Amino acid sequence: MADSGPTTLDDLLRAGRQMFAAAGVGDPALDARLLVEHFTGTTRADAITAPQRRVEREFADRVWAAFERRRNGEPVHRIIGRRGFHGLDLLVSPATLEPRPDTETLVDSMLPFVREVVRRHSRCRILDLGTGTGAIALALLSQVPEATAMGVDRSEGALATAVQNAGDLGLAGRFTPLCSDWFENVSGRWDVIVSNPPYIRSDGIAGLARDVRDFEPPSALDGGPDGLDAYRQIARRAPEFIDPDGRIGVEIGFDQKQDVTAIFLAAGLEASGSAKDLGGNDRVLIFASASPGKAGT
Ligand SMILES: C[S@@+](CC[C@H](N)C(=O)[O-])C[C@H]1O[C@@H](n2cnc3c(N)ncnc32)[C@H](O)[C@@H]1O
Repeated sequence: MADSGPTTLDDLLRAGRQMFAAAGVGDPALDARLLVEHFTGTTRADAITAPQRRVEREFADRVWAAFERRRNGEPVHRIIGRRGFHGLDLLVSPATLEPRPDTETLVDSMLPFVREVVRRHSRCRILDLGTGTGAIALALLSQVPEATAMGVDRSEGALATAVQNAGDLGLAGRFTPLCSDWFENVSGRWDVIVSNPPYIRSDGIAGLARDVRDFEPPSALDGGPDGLDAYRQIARRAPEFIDPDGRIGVEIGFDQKQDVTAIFLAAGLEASGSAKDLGGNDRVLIFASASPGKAGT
């Protein structure tokens, strides 16, 4: 097919759909469309209004190479190298997790508090632990112009991606990267601490969908023997770094609400809220400092 003469948009879309359906990967129609659009620089409207549009050989070859990668299980957004998150178009790299729609629940849950801090203090200092692409911090910054954020990650590669995203989005002036093992190199007090840490049990990784298991960086997934290692480390030191009136928001696995709540309460924090994702699963927990004298918000 790749060498059989002129290729049209429709030829490519049909071939992609058939290839993915036969291989049993993803959503064949959607994946074919996203790859064809990205690698030919066309839009959905082009495919509808001009399906016989010729695609130059150079671009068709790129589409075929992308189809091959998808057939081998690589996720579409990794092949494209970008993923939408909370209205932002983010670069993803081999060092970063692809930001997920579930994580938008954490952004939405923390936004009202970030705005409230800005109303009170005309600024809000956000610390994003395990920032990856910078997704959570950058989404909050994009919504609240008075806020600033530090994005922490242990992976230099992830931080480079986050910095590039901040620059592309015009947010570099309010985003500071920091290479650190959770709080190790962090100083000061923060109005908001957010984190979507690795929370998959080590022995559950082999059973994850191939898209995730084979293509996401293991350091973004593995939460230790019971999946809770990162929460223990973050909760243990969070009281030193959270402002007395601040809030800590963490993403959790669907079955971790009780365990993660117990970890943060044992560290001396107070439960302050929770949220479910669009699928109705427990996804976000919010904690507040239990220190006396904190504002009653
Ligand atoms: C589940 S990913 C979340 C990425 C991004 N925040 C998001 O929501 O899409 C977890 C991130 O934590 C980082 N990480 C893992 N262990 C860490 C540690 N000990 N200190 C700092 N970052 C860590 C990983 O490199 C990864 O980027």
